Amino acid sequence: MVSVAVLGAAGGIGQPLSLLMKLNANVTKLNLYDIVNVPGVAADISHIATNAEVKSFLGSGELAAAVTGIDLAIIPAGVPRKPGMTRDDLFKINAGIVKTLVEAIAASSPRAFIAIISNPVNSTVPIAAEVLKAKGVFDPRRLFGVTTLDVVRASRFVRDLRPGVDAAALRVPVIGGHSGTTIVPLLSLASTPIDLSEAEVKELTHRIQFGGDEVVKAKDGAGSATLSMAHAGARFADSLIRAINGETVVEPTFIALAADPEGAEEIRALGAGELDFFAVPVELGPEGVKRIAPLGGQPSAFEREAVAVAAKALDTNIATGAAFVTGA
Ligand SMILES: NC(=O)C1=CN([C@@H]2O[C@H](COP(=O)(O)OP(=O)(O)OC[C@H]3O[C@@H](n4cnc5c(N)ncnc54)[C@H](O)[C@@H]3O)[C@@H](O)[C@H]2O)C=CC1
Ligand SMILES: O=C([O-])CC(=O)C(=O)O
Repeated sequence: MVSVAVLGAAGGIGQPLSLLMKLNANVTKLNLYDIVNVPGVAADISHIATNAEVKSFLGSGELAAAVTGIDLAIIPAGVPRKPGMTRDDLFKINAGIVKTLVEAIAASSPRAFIAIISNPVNSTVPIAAEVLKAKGVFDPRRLFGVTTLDVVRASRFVRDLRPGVDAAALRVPVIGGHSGTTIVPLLSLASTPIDLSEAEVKELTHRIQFGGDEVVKAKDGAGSATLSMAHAGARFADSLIRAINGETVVEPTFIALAADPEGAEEIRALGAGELDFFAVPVELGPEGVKRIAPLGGQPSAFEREAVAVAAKALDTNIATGAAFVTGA
């Protein structure tokens, strides 16, 4: 019995994500918010014969109502990339959008889980944290950057190389952040051992890090990943919902490491150092982050090097996000 709001529900991700949330049997209330087109999306989805009650909220005047009484807010609001752009190029527009939306959640549903899809995730999550801190309601266990698409791609791309692998069952921990070289797949610690040459590990790692670019290029100006992202977002939301309902679920996600200082020690020693945020496999529970799950082995030398590269870029991305709110 979970109440969910999708903010940016009329967009390329928002529409299929809202559809998938309507099909989730544990969702009882589904609030769809956008600044355009959302009444039509909500009317359409509301006819699907599941028990979730769908409501439309259009424009900033209805934002507070959209995020009142919710357990989970999923945020895919904001502009996507065009060819030639990096995720950081989206900061100018998306930083302000995420700040406004999180301010509204902080005021109306301060204990809601917040799952941020809007890019650049490495900076929008720190923005959200600073907004929540300023309002005195920050609980690091309840704020998540959605990096599930990297995990989904890792499983699928392994199968492209090894057709015997079950892409749906294979889990590769992906840590770090969500852009280019900040994405660090730990192929050596996959749920089923994969026999890969050094060259294959390099090639696969690069493909997972830059998988988003493949879609941006193929869409040729019409945006970035939407359908695979809606699937990934719905999978992550379902993990949170199952956790709210008392199940223990493990998912990698970009979180404030303050959510579990003790559990963070392994990742800090691996190269995250003093960073405030990092994507790590997280054990989820009714209060959000239950603990940072152990990696379950020693990453390879190649992976440790990749973590060092990721940490450097993340440091800047995190500082840029925090400064947007604190002005520091
Ligand atoms: N975390 C991840 O793995 C991924 C993140 N993304 C990011 O997700 C975001 C959305 O992508 P798309 O759905 O393709 O874009 P889109 O442009 O199709 O949809 C965005 C929606 O946000 C709405 N919006 C804009 N300003 C808003 C505001 N102030 N309040 C509420 N809604 C607002 C727009 O009206 C639009 O309906 C982009 O920033 C993109 O980079 C995309 C793919 C993967
Ligand atoms: O590439 C983009 O801009 C969208 C995204 O985050 C992804 O597909 O991983």
